[in-house]
Amino acid sequence: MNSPMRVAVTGAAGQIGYSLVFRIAAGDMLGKDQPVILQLLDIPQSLPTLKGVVMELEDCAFPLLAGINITDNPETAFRDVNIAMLVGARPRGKGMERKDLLEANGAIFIDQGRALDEGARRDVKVLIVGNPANTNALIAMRNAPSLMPGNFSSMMRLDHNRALSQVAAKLGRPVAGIRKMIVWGNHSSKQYPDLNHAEVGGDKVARLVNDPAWVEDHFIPAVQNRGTEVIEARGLSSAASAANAAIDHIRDWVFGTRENDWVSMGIPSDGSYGIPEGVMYGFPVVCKEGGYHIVPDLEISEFSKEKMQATYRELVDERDSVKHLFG
Ligand SMILES: NC(=O)c1ccc[n+]([C@@H]2O[C@H](COP(=O)([O-])OP(=O)(O)OC[C@H]3O[C@@H](n4cnc5c(N)ncnc54)[C@H](O)[C@@H]3O)[C@@H](O)[C@H]2O)c1
Ligand SMILES: O=C(O)C[C@H](O)C(=O)O
Repeated sequence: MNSPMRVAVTGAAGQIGYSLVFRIAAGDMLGKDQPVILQLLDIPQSLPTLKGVVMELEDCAFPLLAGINITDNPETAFRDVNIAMLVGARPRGKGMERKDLLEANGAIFIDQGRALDEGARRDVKVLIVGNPANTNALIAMRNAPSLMPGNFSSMMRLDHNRALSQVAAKLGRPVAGIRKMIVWGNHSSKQYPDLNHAEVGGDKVARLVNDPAWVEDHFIPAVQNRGTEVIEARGLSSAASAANAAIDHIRDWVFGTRENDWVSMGIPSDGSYGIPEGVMYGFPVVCKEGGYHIVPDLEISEFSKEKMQATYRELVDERDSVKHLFG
C-alpha cells in the first residue's frame, strides 16, 4: 500500500462536496491502492453540517480513508496537501451569469491562495471549481507567489464532458469512443466548445455530423448554456456532474490522459493559439507523468479564432475587474 495522500476539499459541506468526498474516499480519483487523508474546509456556520458529512464518511468504513480533518482555517486545511480542490464559494441562481459572483467569491481566493503558498506541498495540484472558476483560479495563483503557475488549474472538464455527451447522442455512438474534444476559454456562456478536431473510430466527428447548422445553432449553445439549464430544472446548480468532472480532472492530471486523446483544462495562458499570458484559459492538454502540455499545432479556422478571442476578451474583463485582489 502507498503512503496516504492528503486531499483538501473546500466547501465540503456543500452540494458538490457531498458528491465529491465520498468518491475520493472510495478511490475513484487516486486509485484503489491509494489511501487518502481528507482535509475538509468550510466556513464556521457550515461546520455543523460538515460534522454530519464526516459521520457518514465514517459510516462507509472506506478501506482507503486514512484520516479526516475538518476546519474553518485555510492554513490548517492546506497544510502538506498533495491535492487541493477549491469548491467552496457561492453558486449562482436563476438569471445570474457566473461572473456576477466575482464580487461575492473573488476575495475567498486571496486567503486560500496565501494559505496554499504557505503550507501546501511544492508539487501540489490545485483545481478551482468555485465560480467564476477561471478568474478565481487566477486570484489564488497570484496570491501564491512561491508556487509555480502550473500548480494551478480551473475546471473546464464539466463543459468537456457535456460536449462529448452531445456528440455521442447526435451520432448514436458510445461516449467513450469520442476523442479530441476541446472547450476553449472561460467556463462561462462565452466558452467555445470546438468539435473540429474531435474523432470517433478514426473518423472526424465534423465529417460524420456533416451539419454546420447543428454545430452552430445547437451544439455550441447547448454546451455553453447547459449549466443554466440545469439551474432552471433543479433550482440548484449542477453538483454530481461537477463533482464527477473534478474527479476526472485530477485523475487525468495525476495518472495521464488516455492514448490518442486529450482533455480540456483551465491553465495559465502562455501565448499559445494567440492567447496572451495573464489569464486562466481552457486549452486542450495532454497529461503525462504528473504534468501537462498544451496540444500543439492544431489548425484553427477563422470562425474558431473569433470565438477563441471572444472568450479571451471576457477573461481579460474579469481580470481587470479584480486586479485589486492580486497579491
Ligand atoms: N467550474 C464548474 O464547472 C462548476 C460546476 C458546478 C458548480 N460550480 C461552482 O462551485 C461552487 C460550489 O457549488 P455548490 O453547489 O457546492 O454550492 P453550495 O452552496 O451547495 O456549497 C458551497 C459551500 O461552500 C462553503 N463556503 C462558502 N464560502 C467558503 C469559504 N470562504 N471557504 C470555504 N468554504 C466556503 C459554503 O459554506 C458551502 O458549504 C459554486 O461557486 C458553483 O457555482 C462550478
Ligand atoms: O452553471 C453554473 O452556475 C454551475 C456550473 O458552473 C455549471 O456549469 O453547471
